[in-house]
Amino acid sequence: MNLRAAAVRRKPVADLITESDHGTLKRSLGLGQLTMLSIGATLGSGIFVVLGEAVPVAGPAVVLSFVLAGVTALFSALSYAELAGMIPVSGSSYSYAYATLGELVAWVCGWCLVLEYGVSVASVAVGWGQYLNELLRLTFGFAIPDALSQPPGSGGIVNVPAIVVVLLAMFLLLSGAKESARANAIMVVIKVGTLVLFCAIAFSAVRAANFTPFLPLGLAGLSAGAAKLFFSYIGFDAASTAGEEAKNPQRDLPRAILLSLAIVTVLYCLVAVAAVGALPWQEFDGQEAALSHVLGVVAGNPVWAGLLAVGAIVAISSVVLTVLYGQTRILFSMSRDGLVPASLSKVDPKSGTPRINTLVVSGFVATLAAFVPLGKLADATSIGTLFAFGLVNVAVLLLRKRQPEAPRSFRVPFSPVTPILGVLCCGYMMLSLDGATWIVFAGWMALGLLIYFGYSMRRSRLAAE
Ligand SMILES: NC(=[NH2+])NCCC[C@H](N)C(=O)O
Repeated sequence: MNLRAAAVRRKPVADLITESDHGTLKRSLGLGQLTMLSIGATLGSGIFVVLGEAVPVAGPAVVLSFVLAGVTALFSALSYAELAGMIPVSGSSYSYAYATLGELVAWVCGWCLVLEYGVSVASVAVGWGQYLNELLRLTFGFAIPDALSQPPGSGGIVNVPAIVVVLLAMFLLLSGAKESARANAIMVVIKVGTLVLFCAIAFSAVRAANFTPFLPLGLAGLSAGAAKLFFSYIGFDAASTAGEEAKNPQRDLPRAILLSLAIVTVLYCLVAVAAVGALPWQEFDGQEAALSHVLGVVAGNPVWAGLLAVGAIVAISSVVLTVLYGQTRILFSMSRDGLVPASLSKVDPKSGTPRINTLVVSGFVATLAAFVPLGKLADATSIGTLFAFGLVNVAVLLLRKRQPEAPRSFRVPFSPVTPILGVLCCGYMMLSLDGATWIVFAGWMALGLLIYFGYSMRRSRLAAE
């Protein structure tokens, strides 16, 4: 087999669109639900948990770290919006890369998406367990013992809460995309409400003194904080995994992606100002559940902290649900292309969902969350995601060149400047992540290439043609 030819073969945009038009998934999602899907996948452990890790790195300037990370996300979001409107399939950036950069890069992109979705959802499920314990401690004065709430290596045997939340999401997904979207919408309303409540309480305790010195650790701290916080923006792209289930994908996908990012950015910045304004930044060190800690101190009444913990649990549940959803749909697309086994794109006629796929993905994620210590995982997720986002920006540039006339329901303004800035920002953020993260990433990529050359390349549907 000609390795080079395999690696660079591309799937024509027209084929992707035809496939989407004659897809087997049910079209049931409107703009509201798509926006909720993206907010659902974005707003979660980042703001509730990772904020606590970023404040010690950036100081009060964490507010600007949020802005910087948000701008990076925005460049890529614009590119996602253009491509999602143009190629409304379920494979997200994997499919965009297949149409522009060839099969090998598409595979690499898909493999990064497994980090962004499959692996990250496992770490998110672990965060869910931490908040559950916080809540139990606050309300009943006890917590699930480490043996049953931590993986081996972190002082436990199995992480039961993580398994529970993944299984709950699995059952919802099996019942249908519409049902899942409905449940998600309710959870999104609760989580946005929770953050608004947090702001209302914390703002009353804001002291100007807490903002000085604003940059205790310098600009390096600010950008390291942004790289950490980038994790909290990941997920605005989730709507692009619903291309084949959207009622009007060309119109609604770009809107959902941009709208969700706007809402999330505003909320994050408000929460960050409120949090570091209410409490001296040094006090965030070592706080696993930063926001409830803030409320606990500020309001002095454990009820608020308890409410926040409930909000966080709901918030993170919706991340688990929507990100798990995204992973199944990306694999669905890869399976239809032959790069992963065909059973993953079989659709159950009754529920209109990929059943086997959902079971396999949930099983994998639950096992990972239950038995693997996922400490370093947020950063590893970010690096893989940044890589995929970078590729999306490149794909926009290439398609503008190769198919300038093709219909686009949304166009990135100021192209090529904006997508180029997008690539640069993603690269810069990747470089801000530490060496250990790069090693994990390199190992992950090596494994991906092994699978591609050992399996996927030969099974590819394009190989048969
Ligand atoms: N593909 C994803 N949406 N991954 C999970 C992202 C995590 C989300 N941004 C959070 O802060 O919890």
